[in-house]
Amino acid sequence: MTQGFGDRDTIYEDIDVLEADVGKYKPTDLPEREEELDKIHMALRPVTMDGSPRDILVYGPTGQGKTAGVQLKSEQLQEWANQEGVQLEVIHLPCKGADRSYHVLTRLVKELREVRKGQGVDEPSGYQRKRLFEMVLDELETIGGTVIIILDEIDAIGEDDYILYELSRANPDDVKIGIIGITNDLQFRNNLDADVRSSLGQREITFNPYNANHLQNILARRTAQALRDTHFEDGDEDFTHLKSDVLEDGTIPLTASLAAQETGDARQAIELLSYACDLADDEGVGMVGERHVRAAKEEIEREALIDTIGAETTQRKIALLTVVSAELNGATGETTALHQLYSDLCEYIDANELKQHTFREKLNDLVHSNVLSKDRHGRGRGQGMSNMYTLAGDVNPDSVLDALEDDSRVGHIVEVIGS
Ligand SMILES: Nc1ncnc2c1ncn2[C@@H]1O[C@H](COP(=O)(O)OP(=O)(O)OP(=O)(O)O)[C@@H](O)[C@H]1O
Repeated sequence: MTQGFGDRDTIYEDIDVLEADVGKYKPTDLPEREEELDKIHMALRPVTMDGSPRDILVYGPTGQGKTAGVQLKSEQLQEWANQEGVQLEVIHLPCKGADRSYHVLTRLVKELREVRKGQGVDEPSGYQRKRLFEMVLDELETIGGTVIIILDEIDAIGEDDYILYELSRANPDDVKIGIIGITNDLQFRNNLDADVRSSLGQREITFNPYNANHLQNILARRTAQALRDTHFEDGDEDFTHLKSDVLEDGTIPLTASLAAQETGDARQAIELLSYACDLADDEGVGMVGERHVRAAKEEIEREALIDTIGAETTQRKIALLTVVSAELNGATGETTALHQLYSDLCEYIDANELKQHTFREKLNDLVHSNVLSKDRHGRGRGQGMSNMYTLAGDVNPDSVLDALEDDSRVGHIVEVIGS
């Protein structure tokens, strides 16, 4: 019988604090980003002097606190404005999924209209972008005061930087506007139109990757709020002052070092620890240890792999299956041998069979997705070179088979290969 909800004691005091999504939990303090926050502060401060905020471009790899930092500073400014009775609106516009300036403009019109009319306004459709931009200006002038527009993940617009160009030159009446662009795409930043760069990029704030110490302290602060019997001693909120009855000593250091080894991404570190805590809580052991962190890492990687493979085409899935099969049977991963096996599998499931050179392209696509590794090696004296394909270092063959099993056609042959 499965356990009932609420049957068991929990290690959590406030489980949502271990949510990595900035929409679900907002840290009130980012001490690792003091310098960067000071720069954002400096760019926003003119608002307190009845001046215009400076435009800024916030740049840095993923999970470095860019959004959290910009949100924190803009909320502080909003608090000041509310206290002082100053008219200030902060619009946070996630641009993910908006593949052109056009889509960002329609979203922006909607958001600005919602400032006046409340939630539920539709995005305008069927207008030219020039007209949409005029709508943006009209709305800004109607709102008045100061409007700060945060364009998060602005790289989504690709090479079409029309909106940034127009916004950075706009001079609407009776309203001061400030643009904060956030991106983790270095190429996007470098490709911006020269005028846009000289405006937005003049105040560029870079968030460099966290190291393991930073991540330990970030995780310590999160756990002190999220877990029971976990708190700081002597008033210092860093890892060395953390005391916990539910965390083994090595749990946070291991989580931080695994995340630091990869990209220094705080989101990844928080997600890993949160998963480890869930595993321990589910087991009902009352203590989160290194084994939970390792198990969580394996599970997160397995899920990511299943997503990657699930999104592949049938032909790539069959190609992948040939490599797994070769590995499980101790056979060679050389292209010709794999192609022979591929032909048999295609016949078995009645799939269209590709010639060897096209089949090799499918294998190379899988190398690009980091599912396979490729090695060139000599066939023997005077016989030229050949490619050898294997599963990439951290890819587990059983997880690959699990992922392939979900495919309605390829799934039929997985059983045969795996047995
Ligand atoms: N210094 C910090 N202290 C506490 N939490 C942090 C810190 N830096 C980042 N975080 C947390 O890490 C997660 C990711 O942060 P955030 O979304 O701000 O990163 P980002 O740089 O904007 O990433 P992306 O480019 O992927 O959007 C969030 O949960 C955030 O609260």
